[in-house]
Amino acid sequence: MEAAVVMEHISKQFGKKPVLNDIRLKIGKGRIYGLIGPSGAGKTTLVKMMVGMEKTDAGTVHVLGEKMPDLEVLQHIGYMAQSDALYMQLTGKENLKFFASLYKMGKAERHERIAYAAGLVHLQDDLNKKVSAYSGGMKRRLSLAIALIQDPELLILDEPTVGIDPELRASIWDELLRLKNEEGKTMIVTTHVMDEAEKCDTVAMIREGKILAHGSPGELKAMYEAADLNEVFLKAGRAVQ
Ligand SMILES: Nc1ncnc2c1ncn2[C@@H]1O[C@H](COP(=O)(O)OP(=O)(O)OP(=O)(O)O)[C@@H](O)[C@H]1O
Repeated sequence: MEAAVVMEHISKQFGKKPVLNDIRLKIGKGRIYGLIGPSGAGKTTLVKMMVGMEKTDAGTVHVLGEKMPDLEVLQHIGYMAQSDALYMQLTGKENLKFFASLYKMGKAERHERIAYAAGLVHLQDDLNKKVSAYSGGMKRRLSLAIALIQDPELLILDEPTVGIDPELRASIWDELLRLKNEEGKTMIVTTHVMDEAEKCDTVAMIREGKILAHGSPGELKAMYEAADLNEVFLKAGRAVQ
């Protein structure tokens, strides 16, 4: 398996609080890898390390074969953070144009990518409004469009569908699966929604900075004799208490 992300012996603490404890993981190219776990488990800290936004205390992170942090690799990563980092006084389109300008692409391609990304998240009719007038869900959708703008090889999405209605959530997942199946993209997704975790090839359950279990949704259900991932999540949590 060719790896998109390899993390070895990652540990981190904030002040005296240990947040990640000897994490090891390997994410294969062309796969969807889900990170699930209770609030505060360390998921966001872990994905921030993959994009070089958080330092490790110990351990190494390699993304697309390069040791992070690495500016060149960032050209190939689409990252959607949990809190939206948008220019509120600009329109949705101006935001997309700005982020597109950070990547190497010609004018025609930029045009095409903006239309694609805005269409994917159903924002085409609101592109000329200022972001300050967007609802919370619209801002999430714009953040997702920005993560996709440069057609990245690796997508890292931190709770991408929070605040997005079920119908649009389903169509976004259809597109993520298409990007994986037809274009071989790799995706790392943190989520609290077990239906979304079911769509991942591999799911890692994180609790208190450790990976308790990982495997395909089917493997995890068999391991915990559970009917669904919600039950896996609850049983795995009880086992460590
Ligand atoms: N910059 C920081 N300074 C101090 N503590 C931090 C910092 N960032 C995160 N933490 C702490 O690290 C722990 C893990 O946080 P993290 O955001 O990684 O969890 P999470 O699993 O993503 O949670 P959620 O599902 O709520 O997003 C939490 O206890 C959090 O308070």
